Amino acid sequence: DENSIGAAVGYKIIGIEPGAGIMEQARTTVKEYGLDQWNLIEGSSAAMTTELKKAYNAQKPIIVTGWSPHWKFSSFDLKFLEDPKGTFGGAEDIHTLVRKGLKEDAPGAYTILDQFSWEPKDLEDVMAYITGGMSAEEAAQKWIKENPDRVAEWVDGAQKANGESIDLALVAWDTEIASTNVIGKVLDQNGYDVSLTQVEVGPMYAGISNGSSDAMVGAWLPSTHIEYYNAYKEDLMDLGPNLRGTKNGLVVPQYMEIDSIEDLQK
Ligand SMILES: C[SH](C)CC(=O)O
Repeated sequence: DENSIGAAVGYKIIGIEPGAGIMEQARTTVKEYGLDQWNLIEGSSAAMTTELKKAYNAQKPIIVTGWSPHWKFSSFDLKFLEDPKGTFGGAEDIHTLVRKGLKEDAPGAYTILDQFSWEPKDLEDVMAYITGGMSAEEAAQKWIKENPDRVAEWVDGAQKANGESIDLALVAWDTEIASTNVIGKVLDQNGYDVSLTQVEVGPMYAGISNGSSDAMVGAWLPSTHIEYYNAYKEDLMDLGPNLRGTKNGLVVPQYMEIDSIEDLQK
C-alpha cells in the first residue's frame, strides 16, 4: 500500500558490485523473505555510500547492503535490520590468503602476512582517516606511526627483504582499501617492493590461486566468500583471520521506523 516502506524507497535495495558475496546473500534474502516486489540494485561500493550519504543528508528513507566494520556507522546514525532467517550469515572473519610457494619465495612477507591481525576499531580508524580526506597511503602511514607495538608484533621474526616484489590483490571495498594499504606499507618498510592490484572478487581469488598476485587480506569467511573460497581453496593457502567480528546485512538510517527484514514484507 502507498505508505509502505517499499513505496517510500521505490522497492529498491541499493547494493554494490554484482559479484560481491554480500550481493549473493542479498539475493537469497529477497527470495527467502518473499520480497517479490523488491529490486536489488547493482552498482559499486562507492556508489552505494554516495547514495547513502545523499539520502541521509536529506533524511530520506534508504536501504543498502551494508557491512561492519565500516566508516558509515561513525558518519551516520545507522542500524542493521534484524535477519531472523539468518540469510546474511552470522558474525564473520576476514582471512589472509596467500599463493602457494610464498613461504619459500618470500619468507619475510609470509611471516608478516601470517602475523597480521587487528581489531575492527583499528580498521575503522584507518577508514575514518581516508573519509576525512587522507589518501589510503597517508592513512596507512598515520596508523602505522600511531600503533608501533601492534606493527612490531606483525614483523617479529620476519626476515628483511632486499627489494623483492610482492603484489597484493584487493577489491575496491572501503575495508580492503584500508587494510591492504596498511599491510602493504608494513611490507614496504620491511624491504619489499609492494604493488597493489585492484580487481573484482573473482579475479582476486583467481590471482592468488594462479600466482599472479602473492596475497590478499580481504577473504570474508566462512559464508560471504564461500563460493569463491571453495572454487580456489586447493590452490592457495589460508593463513586464517586477520580480523574477527564482521557483520553483513541490510542497513538503514536510525530515523526509519523499520527494525527487521520482515518489515519489508508488508
Ligand atoms: C566487503 S563486502 C561485505 C565483501 C563481499 O560482499 O564480497
